Amino acid sequence: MELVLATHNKGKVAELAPLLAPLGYHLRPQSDFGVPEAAETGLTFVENALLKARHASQHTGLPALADDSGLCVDALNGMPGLHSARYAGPGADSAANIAKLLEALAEVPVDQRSAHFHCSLVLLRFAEDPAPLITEGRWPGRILKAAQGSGGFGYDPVFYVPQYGCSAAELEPALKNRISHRGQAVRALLERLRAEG
Ligand SMILES: O=c1nc[nH]c2c1ncn2[C@H]1C[C@H](O)[C@@H](COP(=O)(O)OP(=O)(O)OP(=O)(O)O)O1
Ligand SMILES: [Mg+2]
Repeated sequence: MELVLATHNKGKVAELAPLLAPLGYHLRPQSDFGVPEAAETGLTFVENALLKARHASQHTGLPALADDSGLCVDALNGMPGLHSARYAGPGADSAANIAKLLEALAEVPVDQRSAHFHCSLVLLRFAEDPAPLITEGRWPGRILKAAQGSGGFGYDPVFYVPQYGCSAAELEPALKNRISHRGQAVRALLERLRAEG
């Protein structure tokens, strides 16, 4: 059985593939089907995940899984949050988003740089599934004063992980998946699927 990963983000695909392996689906990124990017017009992570999953499922006629996620910084009242991917403007890359974040926090001391990643996952088990499975994950940390590390994607180089004393970009991929917002949300999804048979 095929499952479309309703994302254009290769970093997410790399993380989701091992996390979803227990499901036994043949995972197909939406680019395999030429699915165009969905408009993320929702006001919440879960709305955007629903929009992306539905868009990919309608386009392919297959089951689809979407991840909408972002970095919420307490000193910025939760920004960039829902707008994380386009914080520095439409089509901004991670370097530009990180530069804007570090600038916005330039005067904020270390003890006030707390933040968390949020992930909402939506699984449509078949096209037109009227009862999508929805799970969430949350990963607390704080924002560094400068980027460090080269792994992961997005804001990982500036996201400090206190338990490991390094940035998320310095974690082995398997370790990041064990503790991250995305790992938590996928494990919750697997539990729901097991519970529902
Ligand atoms: O583990 C993570 N490590 C670092 N950064 C992360 C992570 N998880 C989400 N993020 C950031 C990347 C992007 O700035 C935003 C997600 O935006 P979001 O719209 O969900 O994803 P996206 O536009 O990159 O791909 P797509 O919408 O096709 O799934 O949060
Ligand atoms: Mg997006």
